[in-house]
Amino acid sequence: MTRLAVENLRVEVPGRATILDDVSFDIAPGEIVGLVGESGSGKSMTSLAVMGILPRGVVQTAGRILVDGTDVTSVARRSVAHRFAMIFQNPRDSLNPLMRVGDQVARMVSLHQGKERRAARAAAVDLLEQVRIVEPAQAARKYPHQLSGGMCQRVMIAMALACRPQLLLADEPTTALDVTVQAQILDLVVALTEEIQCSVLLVTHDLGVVAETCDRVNVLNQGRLVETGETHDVLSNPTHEYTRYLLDSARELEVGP
Ligand SMILES: Nc1ncnc2c1ncn2[C@@H]1O[C@H](COP(=O)(O)OP(=O)(O)OP(=O)(O)O)[C@@H](O)[C@H]1O
Repeated sequence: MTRLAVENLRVEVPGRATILDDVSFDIAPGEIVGLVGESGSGKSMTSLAVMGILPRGVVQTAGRILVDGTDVTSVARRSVAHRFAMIFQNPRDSLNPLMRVGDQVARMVSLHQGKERRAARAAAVDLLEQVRIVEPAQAARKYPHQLSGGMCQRVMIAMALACRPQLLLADEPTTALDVTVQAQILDLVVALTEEIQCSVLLVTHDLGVVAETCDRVNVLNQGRLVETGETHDVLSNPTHEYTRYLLDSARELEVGP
């Protein structure tokens, strides 16, 4: 199982802006770790830096990203990238609208497991079943627009599982979904983490999601980590004023104006 350590990560738009400054955290094997902060705090850039897929013009200028002790910023990313998979906020946008979802999962299976077409299709149906899609063979024949948002996210998770990841980077995976569907997808992520023994970095602005899901949490404010600890400790006894501000904002949202 994989241990991830991010050490003193600095990400910049050179000469123009510092996006992440001195960010350090780790994820132990099998752990679900949250990364929270307001919009623009640098959550997505952190996960993109870990994946080695920062946008053009955005550069990691300092720090190390260690996967089982090896600094992946200094070796070919390809040698470790296969251990990571990502899921995003808008699952339907991430799927090819013109391709049946079963074929999309099968393509990932062929790519990552080297299976030939027929075996990859059978494996794709098994993966759809693993993400608790009822009647997976029927679902496999559907196009993304024929499925709900929650179903599309299950398909995305099946595609992630096809990579047999040891670390799943989940960037706001439930933000676009209804509250009840959100809870189902979070339960699924927690269950799969145990089943396939992977670790998860869960990027979210939602402290409720963190409370439900994460073992530990890191709080990011304007590109700097301001607080880190066990989820229960951070949420029940925040030490940094920004964490208190996030908690107060979340409570206000719950109660309403
Ligand atoms: N392609 C880019 N080039 C330059 N700066 C960028 C780029 N994308 C994002 N940024 C900047 O990087 C900072 C961090 O953005 P990031 O997307 O990581 O925030 P976030 O916490 O994930 O926010 P959100 O929840 O809104 O996605 C922001 O100031 C943003 O404007």
